[in-house]
Order: sequence, then structure tokens, then C-alpha cells
Amino acid sequence: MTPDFEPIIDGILANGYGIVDNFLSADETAALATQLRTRYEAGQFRQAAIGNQSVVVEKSIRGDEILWIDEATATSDEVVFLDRINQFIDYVNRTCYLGLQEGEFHYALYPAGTGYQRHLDRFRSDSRRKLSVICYLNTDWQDTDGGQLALFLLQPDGSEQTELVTPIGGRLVCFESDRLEHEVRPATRERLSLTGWLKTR
Ligand SMILES: O=C(O)CCC(=O)C(=O)O
Ligand SMILES: [Fe+2]
Repeated sequence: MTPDFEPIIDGILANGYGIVDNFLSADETAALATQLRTRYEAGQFRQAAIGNQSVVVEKSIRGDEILWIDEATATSDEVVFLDRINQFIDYVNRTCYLGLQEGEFHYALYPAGTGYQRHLDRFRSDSRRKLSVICYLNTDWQDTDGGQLALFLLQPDGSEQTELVTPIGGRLVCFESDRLEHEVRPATRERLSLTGWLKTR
């Protein structure tokens, strides 16, 4: 079943970010979490770097380990995710005329105690990143586990409001890559996600 994409775009237009729960079903989320762990245990993940071309690894800024998804070697569970993202891209292009061309996604595993300090997603060297998308793969996440995504929303009066998003499995968050500063707060347990960007030509 196709999830309802409308609240994501409505949310971005009204508040600067959109959320939809059950972007992935519980079964799809569990299958992708298993897939992530299989690849992690096979040694396929790398410590995430900061910046685009650079290979600066600074764990105090960013503690996650990542693996980019390669369409050519994607498993059937990963293809389900990529297909759903393509449906979302079609929806966005029909409703917003953003001219999205493609997505690029990586798995991310944040070991307990790690986060990602406040940042903006769009690199100066890559203006093709339009929308940031994060889909969480956690089971039974509690508020007390921490690991919230903090979104720093600029208000019309110039003040800033912080919105906290709990990384519940199957939930998808989306915002404009060049606008919204955000951070990942450390969690008391491992935190799993698929993160990516929808890009223009
Ligand atoms: O996992 C999240 O909630 C956000 C991740 C993030 O900001 C990033 O990878 O750029
Ligand atoms: Fe980010």
C-alpha cells in the first residue's frame, strides 16, 4: 500500500519540515534493520566523514557509521525502499514542480552515546541536494532513549524554535536541505536509519 505523501509536503510548506509515520510498514522496517545489521557485521560500514570531497573524520562532530546503498547490489528489501522513494519523488514532482531527478541514500548506525552536531545538509559544492530525507529503522524506541532529531526552525519574527523528532521505526522526516539546520542528539542505545537526499538534475 502506498503511504499518504501529502502530509510531508503540507508540513514542509507550513512548518519547514514534514513527517509521516508508517512510510515503511513494521515488517519492512524490521527487514531493513536486519539488512543493515547483516551488512554492518560484514564490515561494510565506514565512519562517516564531514564535508563532501574531504575525508575528515571527526567523531566529536559526527559519530555515525554509514554505508551508501548501491542500486546495482540492492537486495529485495532495499529495492522496496528505493521504489517507495521513487513514488515519493513522482508525487513531489507532480505537486511541487521541484524537478527532482534522483535520490541517493545511505544506512546510518549511531553507536550509543554518539550524535551529529548542528549542521546544514547542503554542501557548497553540491547545489543539487534539494530535500533531505531520513527514515528510521528502530524498534520500540522510547522518548527516554534520547536520539531525537532536533530541528531549528526560524520563526517569522526572527526567533528560533526547536522541534524534537523521536526516531520511531517506519517514520520519515523530510525538509529542504539548504534551509533547515538540525542535529542528532546522543542516544542511550544504537540508533538506525536510512538517510538521503533528493536531487535535481
Ligand atoms: O538521523 C537523523 O535524524 C539526521 C541525520 C543527519 O542529519 C544527516 O545524516 O545529515
Ligand atoms: Fe543532516
